[in-house]
Amino acid sequence: MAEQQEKLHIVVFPWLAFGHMLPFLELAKLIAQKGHKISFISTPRNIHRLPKVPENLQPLVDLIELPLPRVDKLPENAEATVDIPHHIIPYLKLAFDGLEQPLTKFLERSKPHWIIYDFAPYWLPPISSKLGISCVSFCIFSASGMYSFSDFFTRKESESPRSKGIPEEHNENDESGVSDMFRVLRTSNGAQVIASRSCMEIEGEPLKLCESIYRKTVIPVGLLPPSLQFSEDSNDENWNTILNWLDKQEKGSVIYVAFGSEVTLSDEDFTEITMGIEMSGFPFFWVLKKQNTSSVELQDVVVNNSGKGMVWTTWAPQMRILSHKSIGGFLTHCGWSSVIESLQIGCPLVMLPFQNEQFIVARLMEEKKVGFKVERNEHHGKFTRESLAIALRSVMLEETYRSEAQEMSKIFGDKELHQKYIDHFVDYMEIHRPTMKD
Ligand SMILES: C[C@@H]1O[C@H](OP(=O)(O)OP(=O)(O)OC[C@H]2O[C@@H](n3ccc(=O)[nH]c3=O)[C@H](O)[C@@H]2O)[C@H](O)[C@H](O)[C@H]1O
Repeated sequence: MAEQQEKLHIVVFPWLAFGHMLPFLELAKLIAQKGHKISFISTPRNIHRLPKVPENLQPLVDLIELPLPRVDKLPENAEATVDIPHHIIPYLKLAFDGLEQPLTKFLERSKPHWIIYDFAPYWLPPISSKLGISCVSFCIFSASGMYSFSDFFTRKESESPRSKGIPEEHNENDESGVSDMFRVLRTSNGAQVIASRSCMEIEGEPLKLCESIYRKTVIPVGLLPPSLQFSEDSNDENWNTILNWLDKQEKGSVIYVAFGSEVTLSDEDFTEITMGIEMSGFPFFWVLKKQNTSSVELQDVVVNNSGKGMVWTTWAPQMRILSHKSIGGFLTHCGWSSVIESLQIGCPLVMLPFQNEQFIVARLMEEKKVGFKVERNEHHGKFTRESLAIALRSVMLEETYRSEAQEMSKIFGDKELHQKYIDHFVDYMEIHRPTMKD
């Protein structure tokens, strides 16, 4: 039945953060590979910074640029969380909400069957319903991370969120005028189906629990492991610089240090990490952006480690670096994309979560023995250079973590397994396509 019907047109609309746009783009490409049309929507600067769509998929994937409305306190060219400090993010959400009108006009014109959206556009479900467009709320977190929002769904509207212990950052109205909790509730409740970046082989139980919390179908779309085929662009100066340094290091000797696109380290954390890496004695490649630290101090970091390190202060090709034979371990904040990318190739984790559901991911990975969590003081939550050095040395010197991570890569990196999840998700959208209104 499904193959006789016309191909779908699906709009894909992620939140303005690379930890979101990258998995949304990965999902969009996998759907396009099955012949369906994609309209991927973001702002001009984000569209130009995202990885290129492979040539064979370009006829099916339209990249639609909607200019971001101007908002006071949001710097001129800021269009993603990576461009701003954490406290400015609410103003980015306010600007994002200003896309309501232009997006509505696009939907009225293009009349897609489905729209796959993120946690942020609380205003989109009623617009889609009026236009006869079906909605998927796609959560880029792990299913265990999604489960951490369960309090949002079980609390009665009247109860104060604080009484349910929901973290401040989620339940307070911020400068965007609404809280993350409100956004999550509206986008989840307004969708026909929830999609989760997960799979039964890793999170069978949490996926089932999410269905009872969200009170609707939750479809795992697989882990979306990114491609390991890299464009051999010999003119890529950045990559050549990085590769020259990595090639000089011994196999499995380097700690790759990166905390995603949103974490800004406090001066205290920056110092403890610097000293902890030095105490570990291992060479390191540290992706350090959004840091207030002056370049002089950064040079100290490198010099103090007797040149055993490289500090990279712009966007780094993370997947390519993780794939290099010299990388022996990944000091990570446990962002879900970073964890998936590391375990796809079997690189063990030194886990230092900072916010949101990263702590849940760290606990999940500790249970699977693919890494070591940096100990934090149970009273004030701080970590020290000593606790970091212990974690680094455990992962880099004890074979168990690497062998467990390589065992896990048989699931995380199993393209056929994750393709089956995509096939099932696309079948669902084909079978449950809306009966188009005139
Ligand atoms: C809502 C929030 O999204 C966040 O995304 P964040 O960017 O921090 O981390 P990742 O999920 O690893 O995503 C980061 C992504 O950017 C890529 N990258 C980043 C920096 C760089 O220099 N080069 C790269 O290629 C990296 O490879 C990964 O794909 C977290 O999930 C957090 O847990 C969640 O609450």
